[in-house]
Amino acid sequence: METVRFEDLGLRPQILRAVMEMGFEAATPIQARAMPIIMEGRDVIGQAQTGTGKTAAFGIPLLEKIDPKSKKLQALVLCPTRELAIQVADEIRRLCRFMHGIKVLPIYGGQDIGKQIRSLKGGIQLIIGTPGRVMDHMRRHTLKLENLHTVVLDEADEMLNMGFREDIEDILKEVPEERQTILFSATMPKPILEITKNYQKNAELVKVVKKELTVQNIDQYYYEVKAKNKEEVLSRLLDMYNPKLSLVFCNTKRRVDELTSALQGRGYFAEGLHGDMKQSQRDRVMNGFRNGKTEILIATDVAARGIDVDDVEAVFNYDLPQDDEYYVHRIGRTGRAGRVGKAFTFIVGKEVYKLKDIQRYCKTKIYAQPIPSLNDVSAIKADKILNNITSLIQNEDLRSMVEIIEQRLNEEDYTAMDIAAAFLKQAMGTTEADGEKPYDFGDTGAEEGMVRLFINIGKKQNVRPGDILGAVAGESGMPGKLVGCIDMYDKYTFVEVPKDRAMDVLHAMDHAKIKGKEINIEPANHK
Ligand SMILES: Nc1ncnc2c1ncn2[C@@H]1O[C@H](COP(=O)(O)OP(=O)(O)OP(=O)(O)O)[C@@H](O)[C@H]1O
Ligand SMILES: [Mg+2]
Repeated sequence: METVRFEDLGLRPQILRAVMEMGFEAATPIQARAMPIIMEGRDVIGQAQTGTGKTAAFGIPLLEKIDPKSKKLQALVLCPTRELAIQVADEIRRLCRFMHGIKVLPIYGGQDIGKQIRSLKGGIQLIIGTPGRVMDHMRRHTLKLENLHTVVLDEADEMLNMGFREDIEDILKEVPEERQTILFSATMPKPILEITKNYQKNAELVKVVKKELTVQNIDQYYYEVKAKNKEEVLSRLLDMYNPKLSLVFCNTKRRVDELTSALQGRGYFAEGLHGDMKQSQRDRVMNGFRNGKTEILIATDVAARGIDVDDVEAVFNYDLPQDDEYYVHRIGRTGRAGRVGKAFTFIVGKEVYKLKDIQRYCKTKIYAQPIPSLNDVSAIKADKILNNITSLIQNEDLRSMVEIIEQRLNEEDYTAMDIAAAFLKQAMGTTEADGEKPYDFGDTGAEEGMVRLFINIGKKQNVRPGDILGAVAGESGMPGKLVGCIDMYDKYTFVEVPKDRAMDVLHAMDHAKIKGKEINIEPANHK
C-alpha cells in the first residue's frame, strides 16, 4: 500500500496541526484504511498489530465527529484497565489541543467519585472510561448516555470476553440504537468475532494482514529454566542486555510482589503494578516508569494491553501467559511504532508444549537460547565498560590522573595492569564468575572432556550413525554452530560433544539440522 498522508484525509485543520506536532509523518496502514470508513459513519472492527497507532485510528474520527458547540456527552471509549483509560485520554487530548471547546475526561475506579461528578457537570463531550466506573455513574444518574452517537471498545476482544461482556451489554442498553460502534484490537479470536454482530450493524472488518500476529521488529527468545532459577536468569539477562526500560510479566499479584522485593534487594530500580494496589500507588508507579525513574516494571496482565511507553526495550514473560492472545499483547509493549525490541520467555518443564501452541497461534518462531553463564554476563559487562573508557581516553585530559597513578606505582610494588584490573572489577559490581558450578552430566561413557547427549529422534527421520548433527543456538546474538556426530549404542541414539559446549547444544536441539534438513530432536535422559 502506498503511503497515505494525513493532509489527504480531509481532517479539520486543528487536528492536522496536532498530528504534525506529535511528529506523525504518514498515516499507519490501519489509520489509512480505517479512518475513512469510520468517518463515513460505518461500524468498524479494526485489527492490526500492537503499537501501530490504533488509538489515533479511532481517536481522530471521534474528534472529527464531535460537535464542540454542544455540551452534551457524545462519545464514549471503553478500555479494560485504568492505566489504559488514562493513556488513551491523554493521546486524544493531545490530538484535540488546538480545537476549542472540546472536553475529554477519563473516568475510572479508585478515583474520587465526587470529583468526577463535578467534572462531569462541566459539559464533557468525550469520556474514556473503564466499564465498572461508567456503570457506577449510570446508576447514580451522573452520566447520561442518551445523546451518545459513538461508542468505541478498545481492546475489543478482551471487552467482549467473559470478564467484561455483561457490563458492556448493560452499558450499551442505555446508548441509542442508531449509534456508531467501533471495535479495535491486535487480536480477534473467532468466537469473539462471531458475537460482534450482536453489538454492531453491518460492520466492516478492517484487518491489516500480516503473516504473524506479533511485530517482526521484536526478537523473540525462550529459556528453559528451573522454577527456582528464574530470578537468577532474569538478573543475568537484565545485566547482559541492560535494556533502558523493561517490563516483566508474572501471572499473579503475589508473584509480582515477591519478584519486586527480590529485584529491589538485588539493587535494581524495580516497581510492581497490580490490581490490589491503591490507585494513588498505581499512578505513582506508572508515572515513574513513564519518566524512566523506574527501569523495571513488574506487573500482572493489567499492563499487558494497550500500554504505550516509548523506551521499553525488553519484555520478559517471567511466567508463561495463560492465553495465547496475552503473549501477543504482552510482548507488544516493546517494538512499538517501528522501534525494535526483545522478548524473553521463561518456560519450565512441560510448558514447552504450551509454547509450541503459542508459536502456532502467532505464526511466529520463538528461538531457544542457552542460559547465559556468569562468564557471558561478565564478558559483556567488561566490554561495555572498556568501550566507555576508550572515549574517555580519547576525549579527556587525563594528565593529572596519570600523575596520581605514577606516584602510587613508585610507592607500591604493583603494576599499572594490576590497578587497571582492580578498577575494572570495581566497575563491574557484583556479578562475578566465581563460584559457578558447571552442570554435571555424570559419566555418560564418553571420552575424556566429552559428554554424550542422548536424544530422541522421530521414527520417520532417516538418520544413521555418522550423520553430522548441526544445532544452531538462536538466530542472532549467541555463539554459532555446534556440531556432533550421530552414534548409536544399543537402542540409544546420542551425539558426543565437548563438555563445555554440552549445555548450549542441549538448548539448541530445538532447531537442529541433519544433512541440511531441519529435524525434530528431543533431548532424552542425559544422565
Ligand atoms: N502515524 C503515526 N506515525 C508515527 N507514530 C504514530 C502514528 N500513529 C500513532 N503513533 C504512535 O505510535 C505509538 C503506538 O500507538 P498506539 O498506542 O495507538 O498503538 P496500538 O495499535 O493501539 O497498540 P496496542 O495494540 O498495543 O494497543 C504511540 O506512541 C503513538 O503516539
Ligand atoms: Mg491500543
